[in-house]
Amino acid sequence: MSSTEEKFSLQEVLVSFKSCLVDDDQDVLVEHYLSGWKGLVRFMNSLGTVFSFVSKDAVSKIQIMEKYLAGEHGERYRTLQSMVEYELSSNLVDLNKRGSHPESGCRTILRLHRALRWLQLFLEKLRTSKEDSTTSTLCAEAYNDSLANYHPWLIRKTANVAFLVLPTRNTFFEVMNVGTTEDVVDMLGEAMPYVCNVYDFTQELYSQHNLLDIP
Ligand SMILES: CCCCCCCC/C=C\CCCCCCCC(=O)N[C@@H](COP(=O)(O)O)[C@H](O)/C=C/CCCCCCCCCCCCC
Repeated sequence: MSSTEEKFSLQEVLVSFKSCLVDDDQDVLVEHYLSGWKGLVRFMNSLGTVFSFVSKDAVSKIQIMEKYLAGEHGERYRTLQSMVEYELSSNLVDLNKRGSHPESGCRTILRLHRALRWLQLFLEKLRTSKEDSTTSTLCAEAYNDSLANYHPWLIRKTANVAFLVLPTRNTFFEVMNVGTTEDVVDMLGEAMPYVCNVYDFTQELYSQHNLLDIP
């Protein structure tokens, strides 16, 4: 079983996003950030092949970053701050149009960062939802208010069709392997501040360096 095919555990995802914040929430460890994403991909894979176009893209972005981490300059990719400083000072980012660095670390993390905003909105909606809420509606609302703004029409359309086959809220909660609905809601409440802190830190870092629109 590969690392993205193991059973999903919401607890593990929570631990990854919690442990990726370092230096009083002033930096993010790339390895733990990617572990959080790998956990989410496992969850997505458990939902069936209809979401494979989404998980394939997430996996390819995780793999790009893992290559950097394992490469010659791996130490420079240890945290988001050091990655940004290294890539910018070495002119390794295509800032205005795609050129000789189409898969920079800064660009790749930006794509995941935008998806993290979707996750933040979706988890909060799930946490505060009523028993009869439909996950497809919650998911579509979160997507249309965030990630969809960066996607072309065809992807938006495909994503919104895929959301229609999402399982019910109860099934969703069962797959999280946490316990009762109350346990899931509690754990989501505990997880949200960490996901928010990771998102806010990255947003601020990218904003300071004008990296929020990398093509
Ligand atoms: C407690 C857990 C509950 C929720 C678990 C959710 C699990 C989600 C796992 C992964 C999320 C998806 C990550 C998607 C990354 C997308 C990055 C992106 O925007 N890529 C596009 C741009 O990349 P470049 O071309 O510029 O390199 C790329 O074009 C996108 C392709 C795929 C389509 C993405 C659709 C996104 C829909 C997100 C909702 C997923 C629904 C899952 C429902 C649980």
